[in-house]
Amino acid sequence: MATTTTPTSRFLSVTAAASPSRRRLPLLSPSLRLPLRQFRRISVSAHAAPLGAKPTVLVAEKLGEAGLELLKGFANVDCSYNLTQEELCTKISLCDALIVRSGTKVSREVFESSAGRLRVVGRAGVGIDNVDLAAATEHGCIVVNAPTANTVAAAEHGIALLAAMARNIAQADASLKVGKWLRSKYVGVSLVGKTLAVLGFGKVGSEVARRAKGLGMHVIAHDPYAAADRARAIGVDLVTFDEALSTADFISLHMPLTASTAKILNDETFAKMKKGVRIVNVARGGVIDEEALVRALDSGIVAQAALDVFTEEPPPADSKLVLHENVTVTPHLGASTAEAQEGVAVEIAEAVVGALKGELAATAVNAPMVPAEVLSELAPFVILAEKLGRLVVQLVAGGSGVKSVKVTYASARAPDDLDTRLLRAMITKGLIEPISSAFVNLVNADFIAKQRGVRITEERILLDGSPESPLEYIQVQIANVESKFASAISETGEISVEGRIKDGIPHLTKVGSFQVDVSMEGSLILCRQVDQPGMIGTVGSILGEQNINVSFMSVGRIAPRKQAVMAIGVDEEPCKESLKKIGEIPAIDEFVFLKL
Ligand SMILES: NC(=O)c1ccc[n+]([C@@H]2O[C@H](COP(=O)([O-])OP(=O)(O)OC[C@H]3O[C@@H](n4cnc5c(N)ncnc54)[C@H](O)[C@@H]3O)[C@@H](O)[C@H]2O)c1
Ligand SMILES: O=C(O)[C@H](O)COP(=O)(O)O
Repeated sequence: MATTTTPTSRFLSVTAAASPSRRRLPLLSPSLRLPLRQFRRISVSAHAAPLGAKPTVLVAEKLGEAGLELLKGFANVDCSYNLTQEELCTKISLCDALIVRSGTKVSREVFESSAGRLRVVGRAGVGIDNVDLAAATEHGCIVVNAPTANTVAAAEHGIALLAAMARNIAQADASLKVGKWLRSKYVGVSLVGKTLAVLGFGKVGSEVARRAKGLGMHVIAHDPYAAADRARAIGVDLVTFDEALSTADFISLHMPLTASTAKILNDETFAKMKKGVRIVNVARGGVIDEEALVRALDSGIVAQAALDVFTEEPPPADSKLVLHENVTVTPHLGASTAEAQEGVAVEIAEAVVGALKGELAATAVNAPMVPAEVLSELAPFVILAEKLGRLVVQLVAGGSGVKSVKVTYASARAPDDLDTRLLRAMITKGLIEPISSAFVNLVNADFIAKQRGVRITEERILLDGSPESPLEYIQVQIANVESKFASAISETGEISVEGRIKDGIPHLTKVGSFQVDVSMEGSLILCRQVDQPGMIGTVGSILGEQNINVSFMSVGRIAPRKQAVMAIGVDEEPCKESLKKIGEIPAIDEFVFLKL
């Protein structure tokens, strides 16, 4: 048996948006969602929907009919467009989900105003830069997007702008419509044989690259996280940022707007470009320093630009950039095809409905994406994890304060083969919910643990044998606390509980140093006693007097006639009097009642 210890700072960020690691995870289709009802919110909202009532979904921007129909089959749908921030904040407290496109700022204020009711934000599109992800995560609100349905539309728009810019289509069209016939003014440039640098080789970027290859362009790409073989497969060379800038005749932007891509094209980077370069932007306006672009256009470094997106949308009427004669503009139309909008609407409606049902959406951007097969395998352990967390925290003596929790996973699987994020989140939920008004889910578990100063470390025990089951047992220990049930303290001084899955059901198999075996259902009475005949009967008859159904009993003893721990499963909570009577049985040294 070998022991591997993971690093102690396990407060992994669950904010996966736009991070390289998120990209490397397999893209899951919307159908790959599994029920994880354990994550269903225990609402603390002042405005919670009445139990059993349909949830309310606020659709704040126009959404395709097919998506609306899908939503209406499950929820009350309120389509209210063009809300001011104030109106949105007022409405949101009565909504369980919100669906937006890029035109609505889902700010911290929106989450705060929801008073805990908002459970899901659906972004009907890709870019989530208009949603305050940190605030969503802190409020345990899952953010889902529709990452695939508008890819082709955006790529086609990029290519349309590229060609329109190169051949002055927009300018020539406008001049002809005012009666001019300017054939020599609008001589364009050819695309064939020119070098196009695609910055951001993700979904849209690679589709643009594929299409540009078809136009006879030489395509290079820069993307710090893209795989070279994926680029090579479509005949694209991955190059450094500086190489892309200095060799390109055309540059097309396709990265998300993040802190590191904001104003990535600026005075300094324009200065590195070939004189006469042409720029297309269908990503986000904020990736370009727009004032610097105007300067680069005026100086001739940039011959032309074609822009679908702007730092401020809509841009000011007197925007020098928009009015520049060498600039072609569209009002954020990249995703606006009939086909893409229907696809996006369905994609987001499915994700939002799934998330409202408590399922884990494959397109969640602020929760770990866990492949479906992993989810289904871990399902019983997810329940076990929460119950162990819930049980162990009830063993802590009042006033002790839980600061340091160690979770040990014993498995024959190699550490890389066991994704413990779900389990850690559920243990956190079990630990924190009984002692606070917070609700914890996969989205906010790490945040809440950190906020409450609970440090959760994880350790792996690598077992020999066949790794058919993902886990053999889970042990949860709380250090530096006193216990209201002293027998729960292990030889090493922590409160310790251990559980396994037997026939698909979570079982408590160890408390402190005592082996027990009770299924973790209903509630539990733990008694430490002197091992002697008649104890089970004595306790059973006290409970029987109060008509409490005993579901199981198990005795774990150190040695015959020595100390033993008896675990009694009960379907109902015994009254104080019955518990007192149990405590008064002479052979019982201590006992505790625990709700699972
Ligand atoms: N105009 C529109 O209507 C429209 C439509 C769809 C998408 N978009 C925007 O297009 C962009 C790309 O969308 P996508 O679906 O292809 O996303 P994606 O996540 O598939 O691809 C983004 C790529 O950018 C890369 N990247 C991140 N930082 C980078 C950096 N510093 N330099 C170079 N590359 C970097 C990532 O590794 C990733 O491969 C997003 O900003 C999205 O919001 C706009
Ligand atoms: O990020 C996106 O998906 C696009 O920018 C589309 O935005 P829209 O939904 O506002 O058209």
